[in-house]
Amino acid sequence: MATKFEYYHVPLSQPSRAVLLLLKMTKAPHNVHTLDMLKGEHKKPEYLAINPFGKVPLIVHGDFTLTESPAIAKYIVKCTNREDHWYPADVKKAARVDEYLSYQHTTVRKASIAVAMNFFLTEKFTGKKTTEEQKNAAYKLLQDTLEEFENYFLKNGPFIIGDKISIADLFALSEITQCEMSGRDYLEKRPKVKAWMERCKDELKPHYEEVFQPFLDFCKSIK
Ligand SMILES: N[C@@H](CCC(=O)N[C@@H](CS)C(=O)NCC(=O)O)C(=O)O
Repeated sequence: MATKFEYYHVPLSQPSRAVLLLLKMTKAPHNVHTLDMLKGEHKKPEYLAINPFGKVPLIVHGDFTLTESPAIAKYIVKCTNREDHWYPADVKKAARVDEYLSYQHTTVRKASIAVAMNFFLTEKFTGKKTTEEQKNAAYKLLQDTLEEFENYFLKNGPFIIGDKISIADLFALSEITQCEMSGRDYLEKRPKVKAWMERCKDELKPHYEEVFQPFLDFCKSIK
């Protein structure tokens, strides 16, 4: 029997949701270990013993432990060897995936973190209220980033690498959805991004709901 992936994640975490979706979509045999970040479970000694960074996601596969979500996602695809489109063997298509994954850390992810922190997490973790100016600055960063993302990454076709969904879409979808924490209609001026997100959700049925609903319910509860 194939060795199962032991997957450590937090439903509120963008890269955690992306990798969990991939595990489900590729039917990779796995066990899920859910940590409560708001209770600091990711900083407890038992977790630090397997991941000294104290971050999620993390995968343990037999005696092999791997951090960093893009590396984890590519490893899962290579191990499961199912449906080439997730991380294509074609060199140029794979480079397109890598291009987005490299791009997102200082752009889409930066903006989604700014929104999540300024609209909710800073106050939750530190008790300090954020100002309207801080919220508006994070929101503007998001809007500018979505415009750039749309102009460059959604120009090749229905999905980031063209005709087929890939891990690049999973990561982008998860980062952008984090902005539900704003409680604002953040896609109002970005119909192209909205349409692409709907296409992704269709492709990811029924696992999109399974993975994203707990997060979406949480966002509703903090409005
Ligand atoms: N570059 C890492 C980032 C992981 C990361 O920052 N995860 C966040 C949740 S989205 C986390 O665990 N934060 C807890 C902390 O930094 O203490 C990856 O892509 O896996």
